[in-house]
Amino acid sequence: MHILYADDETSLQTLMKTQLEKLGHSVVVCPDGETAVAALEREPFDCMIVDLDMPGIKGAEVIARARKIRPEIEAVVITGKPDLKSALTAIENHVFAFLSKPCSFKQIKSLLSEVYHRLSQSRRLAALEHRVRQAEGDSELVGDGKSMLQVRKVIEKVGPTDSTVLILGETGCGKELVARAVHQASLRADEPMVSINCGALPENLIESELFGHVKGAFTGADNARVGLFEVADGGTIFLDEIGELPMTMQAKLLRVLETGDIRRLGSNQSKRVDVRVICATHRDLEKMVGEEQFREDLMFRINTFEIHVPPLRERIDDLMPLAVHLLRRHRSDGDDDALFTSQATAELLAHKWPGNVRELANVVEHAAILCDALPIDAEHLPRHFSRRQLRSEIRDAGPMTIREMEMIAIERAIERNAGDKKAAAEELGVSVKTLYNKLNAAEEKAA
Ligand SMILES: Nc1ncnc2c1ncn2[C@@H]1O[C@H](COP(=O)(O)OP(=O)(O)OP(=O)(O)O)[C@@H](O)[C@H]1O
Repeated sequence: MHILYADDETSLQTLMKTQLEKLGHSVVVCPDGETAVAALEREPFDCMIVDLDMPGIKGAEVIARARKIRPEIEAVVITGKPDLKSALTAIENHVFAFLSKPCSFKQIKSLLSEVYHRLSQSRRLAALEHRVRQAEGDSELVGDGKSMLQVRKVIEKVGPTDSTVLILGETGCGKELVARAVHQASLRADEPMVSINCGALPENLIESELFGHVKGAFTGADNARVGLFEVADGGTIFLDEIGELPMTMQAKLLRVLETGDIRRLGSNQSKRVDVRVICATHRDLEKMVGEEQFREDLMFRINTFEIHVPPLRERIDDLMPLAVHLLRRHRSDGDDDALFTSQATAELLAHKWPGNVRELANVVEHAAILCDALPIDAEHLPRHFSRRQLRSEIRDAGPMTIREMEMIAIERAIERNAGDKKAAAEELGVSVKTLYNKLNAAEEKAA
């Protein structure tokens, strides 16, 4: 590590420098507060060891200034006159440890290895946060059209409360992004927001995913596992596709929401958690309640506030700003107001966007790859992307059976929805089962 050692005792200065260097550290020795502050301004250090009682700027002040100049530095106080006041100042300045002179070199050595451990943990955490940010993409909510302004207003109002929020809207219209905006507008913004797609996990796994399990809770549970409610403690949990949650889990979730207590699978002890819940669905929960597929009491528990995210076709004002924003994920060249030709703009505006912003993101990515020099023109848009193009594709293909036409429409819908068969079925107005039946029949015919 690179260490700053600030102490006015000359004998200690030489001793510490030689001993710390023997351990493989590089050391800058400062005989007073002024030189210590100057060194902090000049170069980055991993750790500082500071004597409190020095001429000129005192040790406590050096640490306080270090917090501003290099907030990431770990500070260790070393003092010949330990007293309550200096101990309290040290705590206020988040000092890593407080040593009283004389202290053994063994003590310093083990303390420095703890500092090193803490530093590598925070670096690992920073790297992980960076990867998460990259995986999640940017979370800027684009769109200043009338309906998005309405959504923003609700976010502003409901964000800072601890109320449960239900976000409703079609697939791909930005529900998760709205959930993030609610979390960001809350007092929990610095705490984690964890997301889970309730439709993506089999029934037997979802309970352990949400609430965790103890070792041996079920076959294969070789280790205990922390559930997402515990991970989100102090923050927010986002339950996406809440309409897909199996009935048995709905009852368990309701109990957690009402009591604030969770119990790991296989444990008989419960634990209190402080988690804000945001849910989202593209399904009509009231209809599901009528069909006894969703618990009415759970619906009333989660819909304290509803945010309706309108489909893209109903906020066409936002389309081009969104297209520009999404293109900027892939391209940094070109001028923001000349990224699309008028022909491409007309094509984009004429489309109905059944896959909403996700579909637009895919179309823009496709165009960004095909287009060598901006602006994007109509020829760079995917061939299948508009129904008009689908019609011309069928017309130009020559004679074909109705079943073949149907297959083209199905394939294009699946492409448009980035492989999401459920969304494709919805867009085509058929059940997922029918869609699979048709795909299987076509496969059998081709075999
Ligand atoms: N208003 C917006 N501003 C910027 N990007 C957006 C906006 N709305 C959606 N997106 C982008 O569109 C994609 C889909 O958004 P998101 O995942 O939030 O939709 P969703 O409604 O949660 O989808 P699903 O119903 O499939 O869970 C993401 O890449 C997201 O970043």
